[in-house]
Amino acid sequence: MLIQNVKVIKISNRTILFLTISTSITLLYFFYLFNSCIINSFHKAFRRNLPKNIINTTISTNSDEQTQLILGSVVRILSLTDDDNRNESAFKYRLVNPQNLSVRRFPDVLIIGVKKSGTRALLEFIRLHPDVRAAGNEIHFFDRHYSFGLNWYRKKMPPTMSGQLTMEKTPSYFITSSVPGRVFKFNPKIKLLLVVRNPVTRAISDYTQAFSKKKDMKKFEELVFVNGSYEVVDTTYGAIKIGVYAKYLERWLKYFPLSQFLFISGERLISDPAAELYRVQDFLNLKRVITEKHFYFNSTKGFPCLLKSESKATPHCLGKTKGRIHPVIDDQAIERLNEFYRPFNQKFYQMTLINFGWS
Ligand SMILES: Nc1ncnc2c1ncn2[C@@H]1O[C@H](COP(=O)(O)OS(=O)(=O)O)[C@@H](OP(=O)(O)O)[C@H]1O
Repeated sequence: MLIQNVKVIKISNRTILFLTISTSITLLYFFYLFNSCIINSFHKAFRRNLPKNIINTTISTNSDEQTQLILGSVVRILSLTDDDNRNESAFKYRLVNPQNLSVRRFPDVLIIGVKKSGTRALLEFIRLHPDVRAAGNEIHFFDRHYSFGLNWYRKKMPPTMSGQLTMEKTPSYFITSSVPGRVFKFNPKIKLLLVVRNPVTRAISDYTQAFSKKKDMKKFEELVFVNGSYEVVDTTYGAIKIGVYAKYLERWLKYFPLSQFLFISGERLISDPAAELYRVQDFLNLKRVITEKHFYFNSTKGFPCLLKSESKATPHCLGKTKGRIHPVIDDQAIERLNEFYRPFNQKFYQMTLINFGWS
């Protein structure tokens, strides 16, 4: 009887031990679940209370650009060059305060012209720089949409971080008489980029563009000269007028000193884009990030093209509307136009202190 009792007691001890262990495990498990729920909800509440753009920037990642939130600071990692260049200066790490998050700012730099001289190429090339952001389209604020007001203008700009330059290009600014004064009123310290090209080639390019839209146009020679002979140049024809660069520059120089301009050779932008881009980067006090490595010559297109850009990671050229095939123009007509522009070109060289080498 006694032995039986002892057995009973032994059995119940084991049971108690088993029960204690399993209860402890269950309790530990629930304690863990409870804690992770609390941590999770804190985390969610914290994220919900952050401004939207912080959350966006934390998730915006692609191969060339990553933005992460680290200890309350936004870290933006930018890269633009080839893999072998990643450890060099072009690969940027930037710590930014929350106040410096992307906002739309007014432009610090304008590409004011000249139409058909390579303004698109310049914009696409300079915006390879991580410290430059540009509006993609021509904004036409200072000529066509001035009455829309500055708020409208600012909203057309891309978001930038503090320290990045904002830029836009509208080639008609250069020739519109009201624009220099308006730009001066807007920002007397603004930097102005002007791409210029031999005015004869520029006129042919202008004509080619118009012809591509209206096939029944007269021949170039018929539009450029009065009475069908190559004697009198029709200076009322828009494509001819624009090439008298000195006249338009005079207007701008009434407001801005020469030091606020950079004159870029349209010819050199084609033959040696990196060299022109070094000049542009120096003028804008930017680190020389855009180099020969960004370009390759596309022999089919006959122009320099980009190995990669902000929008495309594969090699590509400017669009079909850039680098059109020009019609063949009579040599004598070309010679007469060169003669017509010569004094204006000389004056332009004197004003800019640069000899562009046009004939
Ligand atoms: N890399 C590259 N690729 C293609 N085209 C190039 C390039 N660099 C300069 N150009 C020259 O740019 C000319 C067009 O000038 P714009 O961009 O100023 O034209 S526009 O005023 O914006 O319409 C364009 O004129 P056309 O050749 O008559 O089409 C080109 O000669």
